Amino acid sequence: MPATIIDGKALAAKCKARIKGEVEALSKRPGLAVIIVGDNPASRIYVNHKKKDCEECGIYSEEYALPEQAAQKELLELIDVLNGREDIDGILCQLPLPEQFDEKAVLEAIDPGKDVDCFHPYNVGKLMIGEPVFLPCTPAGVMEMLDEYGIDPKGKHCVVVGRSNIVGKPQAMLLLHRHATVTICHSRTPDLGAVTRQADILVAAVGKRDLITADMVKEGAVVIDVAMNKKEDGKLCGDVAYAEVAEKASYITPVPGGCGPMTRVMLLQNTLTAARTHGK
Ligand SMILES: Nc1nc(=O)c2c([nH]1)NC[C@@H]1CN(c3ccc(C(=O)N[C@@H](CCC(=O)O)C(=O)O)cc3)C=[N+]21
Repeated sequence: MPATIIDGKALAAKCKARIKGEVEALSKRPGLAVIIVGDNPASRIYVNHKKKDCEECGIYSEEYALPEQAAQKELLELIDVLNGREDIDGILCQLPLPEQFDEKAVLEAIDPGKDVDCFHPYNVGKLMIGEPVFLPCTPAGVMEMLDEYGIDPKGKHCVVVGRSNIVGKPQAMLLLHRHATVTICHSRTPDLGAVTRQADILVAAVGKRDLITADMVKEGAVVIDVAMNKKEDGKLCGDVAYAEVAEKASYITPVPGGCGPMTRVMLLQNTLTAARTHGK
């Protein structure tokens, strides 16, 4: 039987309505600052979406667009100013940064209390020990989708393909905290299919189109596609060969309309959390 499609877009709309209500109940408006350096077109689209999301939920937002040639010092000075501003609760610096930047130093410059991406080592550490302050947006969005569709990771074998600090590693951690048995695979895993076929819940987060084919998926598995690749025609696709895998899976996320919208919702959620911790 073909899989049930997990509608991330619909769930995102529902979450945004809830967040809007919670924002309205605060004593002061939460504020988010988004920094973009250079003009990566994908980053640009994402930033535009964020601006609209914030407007929809009553969150104040500011955008800083630095030129491609900007210096590290300039960016660090901007972050320093934003760290000190009471009207700004969350700071997000769009990645990847142009080559001349030391990404690690930039992420560490953001006040951990305003780190709505959950990329600062302090917040990553808190997550690791099971005391999360902020939730990593993409992995947290995946957990929300699983919950919405009544999919409990407890006792399941979850296989995460990809080990990035942004998705793979924190995703594994969130699943582990929910009592899943977790395997992380990556480009050096020999016979990837042998591992992915064991998955009750398979999360693909690599960035390689058609990496996950039907023969790599167990009948009835839940398949979550986090990746965002561009096809020749400019359309988006994930890591999963969607049509064939949808015939075998029990649940599947589409790209677009799956993990992307939920990632953005979790950013709003983290901004709300930050505002609360700032006494708003
Ligand atoms: N510091 C930082 N934090 C990030 O979270 C971050 C980043 N840098 N750099 C870029 C990536 C990419 N990313 C996306 C999130 C949502 C969609 C999204 O909403 N996608 C829609 C489609 C959007 C469209 O139509 O173009 C969907 O999948 O349905 C896309 C991309 C966050 N990123």
